[in-house]
Amino acid sequence: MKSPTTIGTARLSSVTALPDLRNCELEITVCPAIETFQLGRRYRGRAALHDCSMSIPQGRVVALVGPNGSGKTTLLQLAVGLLAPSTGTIRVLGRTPGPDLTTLSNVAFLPQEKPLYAGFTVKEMLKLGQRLNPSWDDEAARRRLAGLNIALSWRIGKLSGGQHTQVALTLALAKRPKLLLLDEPLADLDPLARHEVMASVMTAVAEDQLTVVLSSHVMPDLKETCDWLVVLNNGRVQVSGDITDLLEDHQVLTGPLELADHLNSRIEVVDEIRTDRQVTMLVRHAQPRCILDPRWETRPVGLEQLVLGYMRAPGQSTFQHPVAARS
Ligand SMILES: Nc1ncnc2c1ncn2[C@@H]1O[C@H](COP(=O)(O)OP(=O)(O)OP(=O)(O)O)[C@@H](O)[C@H]1O
Repeated sequence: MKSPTTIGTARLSSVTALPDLRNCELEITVCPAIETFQLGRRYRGRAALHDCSMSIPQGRVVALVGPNGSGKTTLLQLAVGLLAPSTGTIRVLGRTPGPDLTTLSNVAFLPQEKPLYAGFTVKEMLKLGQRLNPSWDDEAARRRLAGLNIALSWRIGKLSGGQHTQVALTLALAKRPKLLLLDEPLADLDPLARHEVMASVMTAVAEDQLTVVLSSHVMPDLKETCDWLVVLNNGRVQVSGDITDLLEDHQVLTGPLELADHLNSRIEVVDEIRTDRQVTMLVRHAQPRCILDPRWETRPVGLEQLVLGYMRAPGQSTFQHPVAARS
């Protein structure tokens, strides 16, 4: 039997003039899952999104949050090509989204109104999915449903809210997408069903290394599963970044009201709540040398507190702008 060295030598000897790569630094660039540049969308002249520039890396589980009407659904619909931008650009997995086969097979979108027919059985929905999607993984879909104790013979219209969402999620995952967009998948679900849906999403992420963008108002469920945060407010991006970095970069300070104005001029304050005597501030990039007075109490910030702080202060933002526009 030939040793691996012999096989390696034989291969190399057939190639002439191989470049010496020993001292080269190789940089492998993976395109972002979603990249927007000055993206805007108007409905009958009214802006739902404007001047959105951000970049979300692949392989992340993204929490897309913001007040009602802040543009979350609009952003997801632009990402899947259901809407066209009014201004700017959006690229998804390196391509402009559209009704082409590559977008359709790489991206799965679960809208708020789940696309299931109430009169169909679960099996009939699977058959329809299989017909419409060339990369359909029927075996995985059946295995998933069996694991959830959802029978193929059950009628969609008779499913509970949680089962309904799970079937819709199964159909979305059976496409084997690289990017899964979920628009409020947890709405109207009880805590147990929410937990099960999130567990299913996490299993899919672990098994298939896909990117997930999940819009939701249910912060506690996002905290445990998401590692990237996007906050939209009034149609603008306020926050886009790695959750661990964001939490490390922000702090909550509490102290006597009379110290507030002095500190305000030395530190980046995102939001503050004042009472008669006390002030509580959400601050960014706070250096310990700026907070010398021992009457300040410093605490780490939680995800929900961070999001609420930014939502209360629409003029504040923290994210890296993509470097260049691309068409
Ligand atoms: N088809 C439409 N025609 C006109 N206006 C629209 C349409 N769709 C959305 N809008 C408006 O665009 C803005 C953003 O709506 P969008 O649904 O994207 O927000 P959202 O953040 O998803 O809200 P929610 O959290 O309530 O689901 C809102 O002011 C909404 O009224």
